[in-house]
Amino acid sequence: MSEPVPQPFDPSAWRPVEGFDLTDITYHRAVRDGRDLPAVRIAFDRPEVRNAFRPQTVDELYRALDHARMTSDVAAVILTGNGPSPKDGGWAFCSGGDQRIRGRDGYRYETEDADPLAETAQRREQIDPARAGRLHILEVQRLIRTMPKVVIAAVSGWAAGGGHSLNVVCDLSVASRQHARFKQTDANVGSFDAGYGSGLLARQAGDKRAREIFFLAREYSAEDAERWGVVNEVVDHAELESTALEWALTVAGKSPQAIRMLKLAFNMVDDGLAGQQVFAGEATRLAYMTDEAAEGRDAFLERRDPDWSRFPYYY
Ligand SMILES: CC(C)(COP(=O)(O)OP(=O)(O)OC[C@H]1O[C@@H](n2cnc3c(N)ncnc32)[C@H](O)[C@@H]1OP(=O)(O)O)[C@@H](O)C(=O)NCCC(=O)NCCSC(=O)c1cc(O)c2ccccc2c1O
Repeated sequence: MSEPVPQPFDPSAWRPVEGFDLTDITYHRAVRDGRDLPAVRIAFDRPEVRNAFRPQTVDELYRALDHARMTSDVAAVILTGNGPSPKDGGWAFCSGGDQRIRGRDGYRYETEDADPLAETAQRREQIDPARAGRLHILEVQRLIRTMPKVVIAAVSGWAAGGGHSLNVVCDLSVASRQHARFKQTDANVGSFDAGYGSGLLARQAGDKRAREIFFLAREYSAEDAERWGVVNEVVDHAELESTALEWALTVAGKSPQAIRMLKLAFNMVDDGLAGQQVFAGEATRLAYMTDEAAEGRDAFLERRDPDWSRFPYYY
């Protein structure tokens, strides 16, 4: 008898988040002893196509991430890919945009009655021309980048093309020793992530290595990814998600304010004025919490001059 395939997902550690009608991803909240823990798990759920994303996938991913962003007792998000593929047992984190429904202006929604099992040529016929081509995985990247919570990639298998870039944009990454594989295929298929996917990769792996990864599009292993700074740690497949969850809970043990300010500070240099704006928004929130800022507000509302005498000029 063959060995059972070790599953990194432990269903007893998670409950589905209510209120979502999802087809392309799954969304769970961590639980222990019947109580919610401050971590969520979002997983691509199209293992038969190596977790390639179509517009519907990206819509769902954005909604779940934004929900996690706005859930005040969630400290960290784990992003991963469900598997294995029912077709061949292969594992994937995400293989990027679904090339079968790529139109000339981006990835297209399929028509209402499209056959999900149709061959590629027939599938192209089923693309809905009335709905604009989408490249909105870039909006997901920006959400991951700017949400003031830690996003952890648990790379369960292939990270290719736009999936490679998603790993790059996450704050921390843990990869499966047995199944994680990396390949930046953009240039193979006439695409290019000329934003975070390449720019941040150069930050992480160094400029020459990032050019190699994009220009040669060679497959590299989880160990290579760790050595090159593209992931933080490589672990056995069965321990992938328990490690990611342990990291999430470690983050949750730190000061929420400190984590928030640190993440946005790490981003700021590379993100220019947009990064400064996000950091500055949180700085403003901190300022609003002070008696000094309250004095400014109260003076206005009470139609009097503000009295700043209680507030020293810190240096
Ligand atoms: C990921 C692979 C290297 C895995 O190879 P492997 O040999 O293990 O598996 P198969 O190739 O046999 O795949 C199994 C099965 O899955 C289908 N599939 C895999 N990936 C995709 C995909 N991306 N789209 C559609 N279908 C996919 C494959 O056809 C097989 O189906 P069968 O019916 O034959 O069983 C390898 O699969 C691979 O190289 N995949 C393609 C990776 C890729 O090129 N992705 C797209 C890059 S471009 C991109 O993602 C992208 C998206 C954006 O929205 C952007 C927006 C703005 C800027 C840039 C963007 C961008 O670059």
